[in-house]
Amino acid sequence: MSARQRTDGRDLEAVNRLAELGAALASDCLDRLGVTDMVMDARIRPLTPGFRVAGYAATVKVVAVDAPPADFSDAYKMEIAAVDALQPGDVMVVSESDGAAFWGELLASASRFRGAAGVVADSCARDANALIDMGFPSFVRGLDPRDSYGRVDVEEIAVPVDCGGVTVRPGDCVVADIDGVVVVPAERVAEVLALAEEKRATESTMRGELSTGLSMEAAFAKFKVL
Ligand SMILES: O=C([O-])CC(=O)C(=O)O
Ligand SMILES: [Mg+2]
Repeated sequence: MSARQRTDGRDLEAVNRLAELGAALASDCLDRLGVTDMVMDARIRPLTPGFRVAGYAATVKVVAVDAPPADFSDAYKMEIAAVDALQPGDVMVVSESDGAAFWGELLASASRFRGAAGVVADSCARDANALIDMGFPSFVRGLDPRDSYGRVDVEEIAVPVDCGGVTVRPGDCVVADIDGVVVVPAERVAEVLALAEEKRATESTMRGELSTGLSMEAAFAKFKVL
């Protein structure tokens, strides 16, 4: 991560802890808080199984277009602005689009330099091998070799967006790994962290006892988690 600081003072430690916990624990703890509608549709997948990320949502609303901008100096204008606005610990969250790649390795290179942690897009990527080789956690709905130019454009940034069936607000926390993508509402992050770290410790003790022969029935009765 670059040495730049966030301008909004948001806590990078919180998202680093969420990244360690992962999507399943985050989802379980939202369930316990009665928040059951913050897991994205399973169509959004990591480009490689080892990708995992957590960060503050930097939201991007995209729209289908049927022609490039009239003036080439406007090409990719908002997409470029969205990348250049990224801050350390951000995860770009992109709304739904089809028929072109919204994401690629040049955008990821610029995003990484700015300290962004990854991207979650209900849109396609291209340059998949390069994105995997550079290890930039990219969670997308598919791959498509077509350029976004003249097909998909950024309409607005830093507004609530629908991504994978979840409404994501700027600054909500996104936790993504091979199990899926979970959005932790900004105001629930502290509670989710406390619950999830407690559950992780319980699971760890339970795992040890299961691996030395405690039955599942006895383990569930004792630890009351699954
Ligand atoms: O052209 C695009 O929109 C994405 C792309 O290939 C890149 O970032 O390398
Ligand atoms: Mg490219």
